[in-house]
Amino acid sequence: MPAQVYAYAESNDVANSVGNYIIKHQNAALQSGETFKIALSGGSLGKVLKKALIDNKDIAAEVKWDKWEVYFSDERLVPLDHEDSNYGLFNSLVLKNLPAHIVLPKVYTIDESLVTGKDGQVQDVDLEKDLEIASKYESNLPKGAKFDVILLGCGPDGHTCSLFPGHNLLNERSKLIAYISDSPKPPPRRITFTFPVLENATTIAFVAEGAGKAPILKEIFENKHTKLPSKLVNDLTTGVQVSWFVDNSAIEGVGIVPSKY
Ligand SMILES: O=C1O[C@H](COP(=O)(O)O)[C@@H](O)[C@H](O)[C@H]1O
Repeated sequence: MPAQVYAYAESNDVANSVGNYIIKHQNAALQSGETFKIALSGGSLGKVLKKALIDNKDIAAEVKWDKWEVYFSDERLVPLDHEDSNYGLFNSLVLKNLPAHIVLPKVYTIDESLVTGKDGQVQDVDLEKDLEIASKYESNLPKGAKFDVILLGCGPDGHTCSLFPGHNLLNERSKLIAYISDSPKPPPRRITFTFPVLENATTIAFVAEGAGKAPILKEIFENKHTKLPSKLVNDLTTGVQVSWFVDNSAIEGVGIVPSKY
């Protein structure tokens, strides 16, 4: 199933389109099951989620938060209120902005009590604990590690989740959640979904905005031999439907024909 690319001139339109995509898949999931299982990423996605799920009142009214189970496709090994925490980002931009009457979703975070060291740095930390954090997070994954939606970012180096170009975690097949202590992007200590989880999702959507993303999107969409992590996800052949939500500047000069969602 080839990936679909949806492109817009304005950042708000990208966010609204992501919001409509989420609602469509939420409703589909709730027709056949009790909960909507979504995995989020960090970085620039946080602001997109705020625009889509909080600021757009039409979309906000359709979110069935009490039925959501929220996970993170990757997480930095820092306290949950640390500025580098992907949960912390979602909490401050989205959860804290929900009206008081809303029943909050079930959010699966790392076990903060196991986090050692300061700021996710590698010095003087207990890497055994990082393994424990990853294993514990894995034990909380939904049955069959099956997600309705996984929302991903694509770093300027082509990384996604905390799966970095050339890293041996790209070949991890036995663990569903792995820890990494040498992330080239700070902080170095993180946990991440591995490919078996991504391959098993119903749908995956990348969100990428800004001219800074154009060179890597060119590589992903024009170089069929590249082994960049985002390209490997883009090309999954396991039946997962992959979409991209981008602004026009992110695909400037990239040889693709985008659609409107
Ligand atoms: O480090 C990370 O980076 C990626 C990409 O972030 P972006 O700001 O370039 O969109 C993000 O998806 C991931 O969750 C995060 O930990």
